[in-house]
Amino acid sequence: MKVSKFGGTSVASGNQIEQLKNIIAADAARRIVIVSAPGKRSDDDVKVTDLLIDLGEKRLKGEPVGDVLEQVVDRYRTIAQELGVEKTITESIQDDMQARAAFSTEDEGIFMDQMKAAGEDNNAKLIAAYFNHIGMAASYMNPREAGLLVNGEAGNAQVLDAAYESLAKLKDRDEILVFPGFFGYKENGQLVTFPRGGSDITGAIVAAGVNAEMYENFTDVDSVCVANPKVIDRPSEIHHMTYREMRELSYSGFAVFHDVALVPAFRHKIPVNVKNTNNPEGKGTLITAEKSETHDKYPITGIAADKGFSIIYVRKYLMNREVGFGRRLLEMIEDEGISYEHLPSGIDDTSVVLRTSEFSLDSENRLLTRIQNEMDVDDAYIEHGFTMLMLVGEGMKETVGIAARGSKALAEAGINIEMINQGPSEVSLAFAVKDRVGDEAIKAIYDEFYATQLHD
Ligand SMILES: Nc1ncnc2c1ncn2[C@@H]1O[C@H](COP(=O)(O)OP(=O)(O)O)[C@@H](O)[C@H]1O
Ligand SMILES: N[C@@H](CC(=O)OP(=O)(O)O)C(=O)O
Repeated sequence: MKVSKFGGTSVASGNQIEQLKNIIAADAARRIVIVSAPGKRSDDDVKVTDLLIDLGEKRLKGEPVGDVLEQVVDRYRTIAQELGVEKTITESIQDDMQARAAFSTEDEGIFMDQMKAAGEDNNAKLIAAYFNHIGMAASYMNPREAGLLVNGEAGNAQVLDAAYESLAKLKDRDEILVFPGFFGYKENGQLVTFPRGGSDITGAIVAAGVNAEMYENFTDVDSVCVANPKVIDRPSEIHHMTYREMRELSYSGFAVFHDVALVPAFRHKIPVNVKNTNNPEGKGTLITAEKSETHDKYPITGIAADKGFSIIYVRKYLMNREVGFGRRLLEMIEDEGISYEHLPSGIDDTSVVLRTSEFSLDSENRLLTRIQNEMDVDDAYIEHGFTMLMLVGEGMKETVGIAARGSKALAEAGINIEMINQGPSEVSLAFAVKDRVGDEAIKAIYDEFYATQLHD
């Protein structure tokens, strides 16, 4: 049995949903279809999830919501018309949207989550109705009925182990199940969404639950590429990689697959195949636990980059002799509820790399004051506006000189390296550079490792 997830662009129009149907009909093993909310049909289009967030925020501010609500319903109406199921489904989607928009706002998180989930939920109902309309045996499957149990605060659902046992029962169903991505339910019945891009996570959880032979992730590119195709023109494709590589790369900026989705796939040993909805016969990218010979040929599997980092620098003479200095520094960061990313250190100085979105100006000021007053340092300051470049590859461990080649490439491009950090498992190497040279830095590293070579 295969679980096949289709991303936002793959379900954005009637045409794309017909393509989805052809893919499902082409392989009898494809029995569970996970769908996202309709995404962008062109670069200047708006994702339904973004419309729903806009709608929810307007309601919370007490502004009129009629126009956005109509825009959302209109997206579904257009798709339903293209698929010939308008009469069956549009009215029920309209009723559902009106009920959600009128939902209690007493708890804003709960309100926003049920609003956001409308995108996937209504799309799954629409696609199941279309399958039935053309004579395919299919049912919409609600995540609560399926037992997709989660915990956690609004927008950050975490799957519970009990979910896998319940989801295993979906194996016994004869018809095709159309399952909405992006949300689950707490034991008390409260709906909670996963973080943005979280339909990938639903797909991985369901694939693990039914012990699928493959988790197929259909998107709008042929493969995961060595670098973001929006930055590098026609980058090399990656045809095979390990879970560990994909997790590092997606965590560090490869938007194509959600990093959290790798966890259930990895734990339950479900191979993942990222494929293009508009080129389903292509190889795509296979993600498994095993390394392959490609890793020997190409020490760097991928180059990811993400903006929005800050670095706290702390300097104190004889820091190296002060037992507990690092612990106290990290404790202060923890007290602000901030998680840190990297901790590169020298003898008398240390730095902590954090995501800027994790803290406010207030927490920054409190943190610096505490570091200065309680740790008696010579200097402490924070700088913003860094891009973290992440070179990832299982083959790095066996290859000498990767850091040297990377640094040389950046130096030759006139780019200053603000920080270098190698992960202890030696599958990743991070460089921090200023945001304004982030894209140039990716190009320089890509050219160094890939310009003259093509993945086979
Ligand atoms: N290294 C990469 N390889 C392929 N695509 C990437 C990479 N980095 C970023 N992307 C972007 O990810 C997009 C697909 O992810 P996403 O929009 O979340 O798809 P979906 O809506 O199908 O889930 C691609 O269109 C591409 O622009
Ligand atoms: N629709 C949700 C969840 C999701 O996974 O979407 P997509 O498959 O389009 O990345 C979002 O936009 O975040």
